[in-house]
Amino acid sequence: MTALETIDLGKRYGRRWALRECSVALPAGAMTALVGTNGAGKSTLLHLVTGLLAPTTGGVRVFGRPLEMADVAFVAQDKPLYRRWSVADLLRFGAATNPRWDHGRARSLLDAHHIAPGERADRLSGGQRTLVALALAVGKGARLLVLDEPLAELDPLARVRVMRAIRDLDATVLLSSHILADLAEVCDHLILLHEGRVRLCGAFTGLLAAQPAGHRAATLEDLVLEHLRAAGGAS
Ligand SMILES: Nc1ncnc2c1ncn2[C@@H]1O[C@H](COP(=O)(O)OP(=O)(O)OP(=O)(O)O)[C@@H](O)[C@H]1O
Repeated sequence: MTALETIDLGKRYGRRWALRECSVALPAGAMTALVGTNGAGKSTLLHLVTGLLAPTTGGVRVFGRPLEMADVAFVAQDKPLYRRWSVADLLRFGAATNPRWDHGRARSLLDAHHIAPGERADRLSGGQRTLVALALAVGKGARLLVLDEPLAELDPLARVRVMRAIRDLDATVLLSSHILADLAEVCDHLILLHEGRVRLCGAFTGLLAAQPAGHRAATLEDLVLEHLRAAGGAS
């Protein structure tokens, strides 16, 4: 089943297209890495598929129907948690604002990472704050999780912890990041954007196998860098 489909999706600011002619389909259960250079259109795509931005062209379907906010959970780049609230307060807020709230799933993610309900959000480390944001997204009961740079500003240990938590989620995940080596460990699909257009989209295995003879990138990192160099986006 297709979890996320974008059809000719585009967003223009004034005369400039941030994203253009974006048609992609991601299967249910896929872990998709969204990568590209700065300004490539990643956040724009994530905001469009979560309904936070209105498209200039095209549309989005989630699990076969027009986008509904309840089907998608979004963890924004700045993970805005109410800083003075405790983890328990945040979970209560999640329960009160989401009709499909699954307290058990949210709690078990936090328990697995030893984050106590009494902790205050502003006293958590960056990695712990990311895990709380992830727990709130999981608790929402949405089948599609969209994560905007969940690894940004995390130290190497916190990155490993967050990546493991993401890998263990029972959901379809679309996440953006610049840290290619980490993405390869948890993701099985890739969308590569460059200058607002989709340059690659598909399962890693298929993308690696489909390279022309003489262009045998062996890893996700090689594949992405090769395409960006060819497009003039990396030296
Ligand atoms: N509100 C806005 N008004 C005008 N232009 C915008 C706006 N938001 C984004 N853009 C432009 O759209 C393009 C894509 O931006 P976007 O934030 O989606 O890129 P990105 O791939 O997420 O970049 P980064 O990796 O730096 O976060 C950029 O040229 C950006 O300047």
